[in-house]
Amino acid sequence: MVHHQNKAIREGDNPDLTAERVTGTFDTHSMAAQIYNSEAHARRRREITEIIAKRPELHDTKPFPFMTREEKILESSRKLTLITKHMNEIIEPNNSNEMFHLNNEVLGIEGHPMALHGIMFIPALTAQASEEQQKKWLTRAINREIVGTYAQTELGHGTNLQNLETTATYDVATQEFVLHTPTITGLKWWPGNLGKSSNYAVVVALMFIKGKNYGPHTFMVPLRDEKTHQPLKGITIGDIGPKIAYNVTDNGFLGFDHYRIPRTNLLMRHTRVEPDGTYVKPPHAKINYSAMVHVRSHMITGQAIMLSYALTIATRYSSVRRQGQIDTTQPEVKVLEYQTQQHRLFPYIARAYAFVFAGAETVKLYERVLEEVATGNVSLMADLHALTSGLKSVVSHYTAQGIEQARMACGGHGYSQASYMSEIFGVAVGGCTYEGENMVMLLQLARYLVKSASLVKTGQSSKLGPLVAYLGAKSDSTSLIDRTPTTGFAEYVKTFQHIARRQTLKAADKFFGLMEKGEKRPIAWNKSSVELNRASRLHTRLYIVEAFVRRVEEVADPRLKEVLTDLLHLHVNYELLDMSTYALEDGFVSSSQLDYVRDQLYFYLAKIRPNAVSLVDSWEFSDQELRSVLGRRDGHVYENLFAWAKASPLNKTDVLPSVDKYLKPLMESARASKL
Ligand SMILES: CC/C=C\C/C=C\C/C=C\C/C=C\CCCCC(=O)SCCNC(=O)CCNC(=O)[C@H](O)C(C)(C)COP(=O)(O)OP(=O)(O)OC[C@H]1O[C@@H](n2cnc3c(N)ncnc32)[C@H](O)[C@@H]1OP(=O)(O)O
Ligand SMILES: Cc1cc2nc3c(=O)[nH]c(=O)nc-3n(C[C@H](O)[C@H](O)[C@H](O)COP(=O)(O)OP(=O)(O)OC[C@H]3O[C@@H](n4cnc5c(N)ncnc54)[C@H](O)[C@@H]3O)c2cc1C
Repeated sequence: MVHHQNKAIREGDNPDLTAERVTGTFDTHSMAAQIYNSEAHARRRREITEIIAKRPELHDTKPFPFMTREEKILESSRKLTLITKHMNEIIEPNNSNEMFHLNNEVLGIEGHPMALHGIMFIPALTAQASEEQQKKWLTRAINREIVGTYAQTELGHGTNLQNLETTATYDVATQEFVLHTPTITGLKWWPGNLGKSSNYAVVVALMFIKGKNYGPHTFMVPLRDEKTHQPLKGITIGDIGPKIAYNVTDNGFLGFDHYRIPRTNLLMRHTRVEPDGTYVKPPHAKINYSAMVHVRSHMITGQAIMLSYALTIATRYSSVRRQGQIDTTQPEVKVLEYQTQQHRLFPYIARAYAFVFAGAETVKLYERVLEEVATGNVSLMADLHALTSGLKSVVSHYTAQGIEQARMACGGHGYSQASYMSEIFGVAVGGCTYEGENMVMLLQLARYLVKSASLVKTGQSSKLGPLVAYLGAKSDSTSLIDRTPTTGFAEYVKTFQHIARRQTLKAADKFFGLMEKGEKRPIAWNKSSVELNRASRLHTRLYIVEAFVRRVEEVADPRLKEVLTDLLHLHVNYELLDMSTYALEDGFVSSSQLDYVRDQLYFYLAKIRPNAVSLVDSWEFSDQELRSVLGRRDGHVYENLFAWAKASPLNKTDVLPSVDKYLKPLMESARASKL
């Protein structure tokens, strides 16, 4: 048996796809170790996939698109129960990476009844509950004796937490907090799994003590009777209805009618209210926002994975889809031969790699900050907040764009739910909104950038943190791209730094200038906000490039290094062209240099072409995880599309009741009236 570098090759596969895999120049298992940050983790992913493949009870009973929402929820609850029961046979206990993979394989991306339980409820209790509170609730939550969610957003307010309407008013006499929803707009609205599944929630409410508003605080709140699952007295609760996607998750509404909880249900790791109502403030005003930072930190990788789902589907399909000729004397070509198709897909393949590398760095920083905050050191919270705010916005934006490009790259079949593209898009694009609407989060990063710009302007560049140190550096007079013999990326990085620095300082100038002219700070901020957000995007895109460079520098295996270097070349040239307005406007990059950048882009599209399928195969998504007929590993697309169509519920009978009831009588009466 021949050992190929691409480990996805199997006998009997579509030969067009096998031919692509044979040309791969690197070992896909080794690349998976880069993507998943260690050989051990990549291997465990494969082992988990194999265990699941052998357990049919963990497979979908029919394709998700053929199920109603109720059926999907039932099916995902069935599988959730099974994986809870057999968890220790499949994954290492408490390994969140393995749990993430297990969920993606078995339950899929549309959510499940305990999605928010793992993503926010447990992280909120871990970071914000005191040790005593953790003994009471966290162990039960981890054991899944109780199911919880994170209820913050309201019908009338999501972004602006200071103006939430839900109040928690301290009653000194009974040592209780009284939770109340004063209006319809104060109903909690959106929290995942709040509607039907959860019996507890970490609720965010404005805390009032003796008439004083202490702002948003987090409370552990029982919602439903633990035995009957009926809503408790004083609680109004339900599902908010179908959404663009993510419909297995019961996003819900929640109202409180003077609902009492003990004082000790305020999460008290960092903040306390004494029995007499004395407030003990936390070491950082935003420490209670930790569950949001948790998701923002992890969702970068989650988004990269969803982008890669779509790219795997589109790249594999483009290798088996033949349409048209390039040389009219030759047979029809694989659509992947078209430069336009390559240009549509390959830069996003590069972005997906860039995002997953940036995501790994973000999680590392998050874990460090989590440890430090637990010991009272809050010094890195602002940096982490700025970084994750920018990354969640930029990455979710390009992920949604990339998935849509991948869908269109599949032509008509991309529009069929057999591709699964619409669900992948729908779930991923939610990331532009949840955990802070993208524009709003870019503006959070902009606050940090403006402060940094003001240090530069006042000669205090030495005080700049490592993420923004480049703002204090001097630019060369022009970019040296194409003017130096070096094949490295230093000139590109310097060019991205120049662009981000110039835009940041310019936007900050605009803001400070407006204030100097007498505008009040918030008005000046609003009038500068488009320019400020441009700076945030450029700063974040620079960070992503740098994270990519750092990773490529670390890689030892020469075959991996070569292909990752090719991808990085593609990435920097594509990014620079995409932001060429900024590069050209002060003459830092000339139009002839941009021509060079364009040539480089086309060169690397062609160079990557033989590795394209191997680059997407390296993510090692199983067919069960991808849930896409077009993206099948074996490339047998057409016969399976036909089988899929035949399985459509509409094909159960030859004549639909709607035809019997309406169309037949309509046609009959039309015929009769002609007589
Ligand atoms: C292992 C697997 C894990 C994850 C799975 C991966 C992928 C996920 C997959 C699927 C996800 C499924 C479901 C998604 C669930 C989504 C859940 C939610 O959406 S929960 C609700 C989220 N809501 C928001 O994000 C609201 C956005 N708004 C805010 O965050 C805040 O309102 C604000 C905009 C930050 C403003 O806050 P506030 O009004 O309090 O701020 P001020 O103006 O008073 O002060 C600003 C000041 O504070 C600093 N700051 C703000 N936040 C933080 C922070 N977190 N840390 C540190 N500092 C913070 C800010 O920088 C300003 O500082 P200044 O400039 O003044 O120095
Ligand atoms: C799939 C999904 C899952 C969710 N899960 C949860 C959950 O589990 N728990 C939970 O509590 N919430 C959840 N949410 C809610 C989510 O966090 C909020 O919808 C999100 O934070 C945006 O807030 P908003 O809806 O109030 O948008 P808005 O703030 O009303 O945004 C509307 C528009 O106004 C703009 N805007 C608002 N404020 C400003 C500003 N200061 N400056 C400039 N522009 C501004 C925005 O950019 C946007 O264009 C979920 C939402 C979705 C879609």
